[in-house]
Amino acid sequence: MAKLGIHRDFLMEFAALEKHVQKRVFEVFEKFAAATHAGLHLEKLTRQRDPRLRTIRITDFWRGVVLKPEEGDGYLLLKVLPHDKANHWAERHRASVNAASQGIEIRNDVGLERATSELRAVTRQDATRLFPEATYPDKVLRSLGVDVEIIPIVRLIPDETHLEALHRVLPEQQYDVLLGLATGMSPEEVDREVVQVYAAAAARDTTTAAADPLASAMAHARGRVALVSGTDELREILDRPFDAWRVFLHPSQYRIAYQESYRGSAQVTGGPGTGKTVVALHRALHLARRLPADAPDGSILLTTYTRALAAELDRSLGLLIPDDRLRAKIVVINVDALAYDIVRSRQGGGPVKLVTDQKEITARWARIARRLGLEFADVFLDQEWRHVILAQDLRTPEAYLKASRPGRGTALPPVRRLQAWRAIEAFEQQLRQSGERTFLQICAEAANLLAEQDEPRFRHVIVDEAQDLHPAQWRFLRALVPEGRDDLFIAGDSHQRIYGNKVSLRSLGIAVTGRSHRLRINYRTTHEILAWSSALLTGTPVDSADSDSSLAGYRSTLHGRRPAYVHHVSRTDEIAAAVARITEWTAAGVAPEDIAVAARFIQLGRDLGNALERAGHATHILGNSAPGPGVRIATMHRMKGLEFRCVAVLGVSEGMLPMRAAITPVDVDPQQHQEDINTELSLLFVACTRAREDLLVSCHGVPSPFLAPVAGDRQGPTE
Ligand SMILES: Nc1ncnc2c1ncn2[C@@H]1O[C@H](COP(=O)(O)OP(=O)(O)OP(=O)(O)O)[C@@H](O)[C@H]1O
Repeated sequence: MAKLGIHRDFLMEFAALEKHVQKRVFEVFEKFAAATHAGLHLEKLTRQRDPRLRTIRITDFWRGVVLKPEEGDGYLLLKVLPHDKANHWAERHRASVNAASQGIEIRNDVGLERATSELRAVTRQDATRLFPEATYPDKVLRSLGVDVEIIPIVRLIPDETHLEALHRVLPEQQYDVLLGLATGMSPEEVDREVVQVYAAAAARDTTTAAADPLASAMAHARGRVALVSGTDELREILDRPFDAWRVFLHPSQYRIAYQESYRGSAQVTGGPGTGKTVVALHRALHLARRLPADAPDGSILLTTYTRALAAELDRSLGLLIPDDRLRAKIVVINVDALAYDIVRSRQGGGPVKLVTDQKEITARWARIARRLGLEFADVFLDQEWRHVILAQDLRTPEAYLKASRPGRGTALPPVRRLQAWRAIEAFEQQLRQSGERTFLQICAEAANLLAEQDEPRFRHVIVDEAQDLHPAQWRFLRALVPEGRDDLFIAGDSHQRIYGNKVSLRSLGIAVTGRSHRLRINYRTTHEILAWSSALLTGTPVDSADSDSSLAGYRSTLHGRRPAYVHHVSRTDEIAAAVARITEWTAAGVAPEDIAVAARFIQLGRDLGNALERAGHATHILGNSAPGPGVRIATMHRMKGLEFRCVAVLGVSEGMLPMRAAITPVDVDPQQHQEDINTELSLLFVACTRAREDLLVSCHGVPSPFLAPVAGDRQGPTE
């Protein structure tokens, strides 16, 4: 049977085609997959650089570009474009094999020639160079797979901005190598982090050794080429072209997800949109495939912080694993819900009474402090309970007296500790008497139950959005799986911590040293949105951050409009302007479900929703139920883990963000005060980085201090 490969670009272009054209594409390429390619008419072009590139008719208007290596019966589907563009593309490009990784590379020869002469014209002889020969001799570059044709252009590049401009024409792996060097990695690091990663991902796919390097290299390009085993698989891939993440993992993602086995717990970190969730899903698939034949259903747990995120993981897992039998090996449920189920079944299945209202909890602390005549602020006691007592599972006053209190900003001498302990005892006793528990107590209780039973529930546990979990939740997770190979796989990003839980995994018996990997390529957000949002976090004005595509090591391959930051005099003006912008988005063809509005308080979202409805837009407030049609409206917290083509973040005004009530007064605990501010800032960062293509951030009255780093961008009246 013919070997058929699909290039990632092909799938992207296919996704944008009308349905009837997609159908034709499938019919044409089905013949390759079914090995009936004999009758296919592959056309050669007259002026092409690479005779192995052919085009094929799809309709009168559309043509495909196919790479046909000279040897073997492999075909690689590279592009699907309008007739003239397809020919033009095929004339300008060439396939080659990377000397260092043996992976296939598609290069734009004409683009490279043009870029070389442009660079010669704009850069003076004596200008500084990013890759001077004295620092990076040819030999070093060649050993990293930068080939002799590319080296002359590399020598001309003056700075990172120009390097980034070459992204479209340079072969991808060579670009990644150069970017690594430009961002300060040593050649040895680049070899380890880039070249070996590409090479390792490629090596696994080697099925046959062919004499023609290109024929075997076709199988050596994971992340860009997917090999198809037959018509069914072709259909399976083409049926969901938007979900390219199922098929094309970047080598750096693949290496983490499909590492055969880790000696213990492993971790994947990375900025927003780098594919941590994608990697966690693929890890689940990998571990499910590796289970022994007699492993029962539900042997693997895939879990996360909230119920809504778990529902999203469940949906994605269904897309990744169509095989029901394999899918059944994995349970998807959020941490609290699983702990609740365990405690509940221990109680004989009856409901467990929960206290979840934070206001009510704080009021109880206040009453207790008053009753006992203790001079503690209600929030102080609540935080002491959560961040010290529950975090360290302290059960006696003696243990509390001895405990260190990391993260707490006020000293508590023994007398004061004993006073605090009295309040804590009274609080817990009150809960016991009314038969109530908080979710953290449920997790602690579930962990204890599991320890008593000494019977771990799962073989493997995979945790997404891990940065938000509390130590009590970690202890529960630890107890769910026996310590050993591939026990816990943890995905998270500390910059997106929005629930104020800071954890030392090691102190909880979870060691990931030597098994922690960082992802750096953002697949979701444009460079402009990422740069702008990162400026908020780092406090570096956006213009100085902008020229640096690495942004503390992260980069985005996508480009688009710079985010709009608009300041309004009144709330009414702000709402009217947001309605106008959302109307523009829908008029430009963005589906309402691909637009989201985020606000710190849902009331502002509701008011905007009403204004949108009056303007004729359907809206839907995101909650726990399955979403209906319309523009999505949500709190910033609810935006976590989601993504949309266009996002409007509203009400970024002083007093609203940071939200006053969420900030511990500085005199109660200065350290907690700062932590709370950081958490609110992360919340804004999370909301902004949900946008794939366009971002609007607005405020009314006095802007939030968080917007200071982007003040130069502000549109609208100044105070
Ligand atoms: N290899 C890939 N190919 C195509 N798309 C990808 C790939 N990896 C990730 N994506 C896409 O990028 C987007 C972000 O991925 P994902 O949600 O896994 O990132 P994340 O790191 O978990 O993000 P966040 O931390 O912001 O929630 C998704 O749309 C995902 O489908």
